[in-house]
Amino acid sequence: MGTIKLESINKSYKDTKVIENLNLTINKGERLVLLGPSGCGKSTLLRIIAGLEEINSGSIQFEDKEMSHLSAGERNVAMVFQNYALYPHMTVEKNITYALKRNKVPKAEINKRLEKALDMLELQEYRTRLPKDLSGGQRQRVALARAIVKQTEYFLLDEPLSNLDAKLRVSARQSLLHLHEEFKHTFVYVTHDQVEAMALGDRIVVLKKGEIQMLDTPENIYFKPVNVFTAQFIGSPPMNIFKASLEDKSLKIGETVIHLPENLRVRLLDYEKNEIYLGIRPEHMSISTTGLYDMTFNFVENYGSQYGVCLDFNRQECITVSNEKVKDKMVKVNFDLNHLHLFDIDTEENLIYS
Ligand SMILES: Nc1ncnc2c1ncn2[C@@H]1O[C@H](COP(=O)(O)OP(=O)(O)OP(=O)(O)O)[C@@H](O)[C@H]1O
Repeated sequence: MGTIKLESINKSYKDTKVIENLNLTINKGERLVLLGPSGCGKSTLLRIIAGLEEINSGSIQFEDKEMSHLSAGERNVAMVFQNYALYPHMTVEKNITYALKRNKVPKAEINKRLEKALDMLELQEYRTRLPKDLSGGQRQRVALARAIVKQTEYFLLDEPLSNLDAKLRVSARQSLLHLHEEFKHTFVYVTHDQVEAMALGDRIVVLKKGEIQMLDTPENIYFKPVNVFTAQFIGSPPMNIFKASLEDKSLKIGETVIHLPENLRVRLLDYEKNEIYLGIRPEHMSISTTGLYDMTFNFVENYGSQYGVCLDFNRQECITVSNEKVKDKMVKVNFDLNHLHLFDIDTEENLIYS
């Protein structure tokens, strides 16, 4: 048990297509994150897996068992929602054990699971409280406890941390990683927060308008994004994308020639268009007196440990990071040649990694 297979999934709400011909295999015991902007269909996909949403066509299998027409209850998944969906009139322990009682799990077993969950999520002292008397973080832990006691292979989480403040989010992320370490569930986790996705995912699915853009490890998504959308969705500040012209295989931004390394020049041999996108992450640009490219300083953002320096390169805006607060009106900038990306001007696909 543990693998989830989605084949040719289509889902529309009336005339609005939300998911189109989606194929995805989630491995047993992995933490898979569904990442994408608001409205791209992440929650719909999770609810389809959970059995809370009907599909128009396609197949959903848990291991080799067809699930498409089974109800949520019959699929035996544990789900944690963004708003926690706790029963307001039930105490913490009743919230945690309600589904087990309904499923006629023996009393001794229910108590065993309850005590373990209360211990793990540090909820013992709140066990007799109602949800209204708990903080957001405590409610979120109750929702997790309620999911854990189901002891299912499948753990589906829909933005469970988004109502928490930044500090609590970090500790809640660690709790989730510990839980996964202990139970080795198949985790499917929805978020629009790329930091959360990078921290929690063994693999990340980047979604745009119901279509998978990239499915890979966090490292590959960061360093080898297959297209402009993925490149700019992951990373903060996002990757800089410059529109460049190509004349005699020489790449120019405005009037400035960009010196490409040989391995990238080779990629351009078959590229027949006159324009291209050049991508570089802010941390792969550096301000230096020996920099090759002249840029105009616009403004600086304070990130705490570093500054984000916003620049203008031949009338195209870009951003780099620096340990020092830049004050000069003109700066010289270097590009790290090992971290340049070239994207097709029309398809926006990465010409190096796609
Ligand atoms: N019950 C519904 N009826 C009609 N349209 C819906 C329904 N539920 C969702 N949608 C639409 O489907 C699309 C995908 O919604 P979904 O909630 O899956 O997106 P999401 O990526 O999870 O967004 P968010 O991050 O904002 O929660 C949206 O355009 C939304 O308006």
